[in-house]
Amino acid sequence: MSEGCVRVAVRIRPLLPKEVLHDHRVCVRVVPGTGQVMVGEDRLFTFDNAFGPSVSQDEVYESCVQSLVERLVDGENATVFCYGQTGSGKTYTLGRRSREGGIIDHAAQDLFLYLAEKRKESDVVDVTVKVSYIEVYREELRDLLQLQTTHKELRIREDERGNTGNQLFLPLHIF
Ligand SMILES: Nc1ncnc2c1ncn2[C@@H]1O[C@H](COP(=O)(O)OP(=O)(O)OP(=O)(O)O)[C@@H](O)[C@H]1O
Repeated sequence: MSEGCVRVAVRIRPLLPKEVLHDHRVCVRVVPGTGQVMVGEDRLFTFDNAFGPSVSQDEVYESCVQSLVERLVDGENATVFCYGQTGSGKTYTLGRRSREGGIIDHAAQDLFLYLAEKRKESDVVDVTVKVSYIEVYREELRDLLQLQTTHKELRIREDERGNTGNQLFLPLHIF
């Protein structure tokens, strides 16, 4: 993938069994060896990376996210998000819907691995990892670790230093 600040990858999921049953047809294909996808017969779109239906969770993580987690432990910020229409595979790609595990599983594992390496090779002794898990749906926030919190209690604000944070949310300390 190119090293620009914003990189965009597209992932095409396989047809679901019910879609095969209803004789749905694939209308978008990856052009092999490129970051391009072809919609229909002649509409070409270019991305930093294009993944076809047979690409594994590992491959998506290694191509798009792993280097960000590596750089995170050196103090860089990173954001990864999935977008797409309902049913396109966002939850699958991010999370736990597959046996392999998605981006969150891989990133969490690697984060602790890299932190352990960092602690071995430098004089860093104490590290704190904080996790928040928030759903933004139709402009409303939901704290997925504290479901009893109502959206009215949650706000995302930018402070005077440009840091964006969730005002009332208490992160879970896990390390
Ligand atoms: N790469 C993939 N390989 C196999 N199955 C997939 C893949 N991506 C998605 N699926 C399957 O497609 C279905 C829809 O995926 P998913 O629920 O992740 O979509 P979504 O974009 O999160 O939808 P929504 O916005 O409605 O929550 C699920 O049954 C999921 O298991």
